[in-house]
Amino acid sequence: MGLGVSVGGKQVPNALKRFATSLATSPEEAYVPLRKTPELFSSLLRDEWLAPTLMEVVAAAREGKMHPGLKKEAEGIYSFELFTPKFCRALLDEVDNYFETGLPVRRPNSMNNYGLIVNEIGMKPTITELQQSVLLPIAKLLWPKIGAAFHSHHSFMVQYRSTEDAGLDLHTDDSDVTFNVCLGEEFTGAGLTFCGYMGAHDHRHFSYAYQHEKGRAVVHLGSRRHGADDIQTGTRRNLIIWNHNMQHRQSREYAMRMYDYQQESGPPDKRCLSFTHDRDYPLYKDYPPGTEDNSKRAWCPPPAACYDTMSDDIRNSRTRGPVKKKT
Ligand SMILES: O=C(O)CCC(=O)C(=O)O
Ligand SMILES: [Fe+2]
Repeated sequence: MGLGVSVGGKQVPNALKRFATSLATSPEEAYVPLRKTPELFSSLLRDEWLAPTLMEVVAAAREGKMHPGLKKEAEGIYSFELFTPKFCRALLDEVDNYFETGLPVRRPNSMNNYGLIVNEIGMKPTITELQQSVLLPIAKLLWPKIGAAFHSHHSFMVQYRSTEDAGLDLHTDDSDVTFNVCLGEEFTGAGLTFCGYMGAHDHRHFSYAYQHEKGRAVVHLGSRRHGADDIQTGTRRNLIIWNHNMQHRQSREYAMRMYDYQQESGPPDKRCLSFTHDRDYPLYKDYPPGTEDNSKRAWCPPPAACYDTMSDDIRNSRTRGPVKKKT
């Protein structure tokens, strides 16, 4: 960083930045005077930022209808145009501007070293507005029970580069319904691999390969196993919105999900294996360098859910106990 940070194209001296920061009680507050595009913090519902077909998709969803703009990619996986390229650029520039300030950055989860929780830079209210007016009607149409209401969200940006985090191991989200929108930039590789639902007999069987497109959101249940394939070239950055439905989380179905775990119907597909979660990973693949210790914390499949041909060594190996989702 040089003499100061750029705010709205103007240089703000470090002394001013230090002064604002000293008055603030949180990084979010300290960032208020340093914002690059203040509109991102007042409302995202602007014509120049929303894809032209979005409001038609939402209006149809409110009437219980599937608009052609809402594409079924595969069972339980849908996509639609959400943001314009202009919005994608504005959000990426905002995140970069935040990084430049040197204010503290909390990473979105244990598996991600370069992203940022956008709720924590002040975007929580505008994402809540987007959630309630755009995402919720779509989720309600697709999953009438799990998507019936959203009470909170965890929203963050993920970033992949071949020299940094190249991909993301297979996992489920601590989310009831996940919206994942690609902000760019240019890249090859970095697709999204989908497998089955946690606790289903085909949890670790391949189901779909999704290719991200700038501005387009893919939506799925958090309980669906998925992971980001390694990026080959360029940078991919996505905005991820994990939506929580507290009524669903208090339901009997949710409480019973680990007891209702089905036996796996056969060995896993290699592309659905997780080096973080799977006890049988080393039977099929070598651990990526530095991740060998994961075997101690792996839990999947739980002993009662092992496929018939699972070796006794692995079947009887210790698990780390109850299943925890990615945090
Ligand atoms: O990079 C992606 O598209 C997926 C990211 C993801 O699944 C997550 O952060 O939970
Ligand atoms: Fe995820």
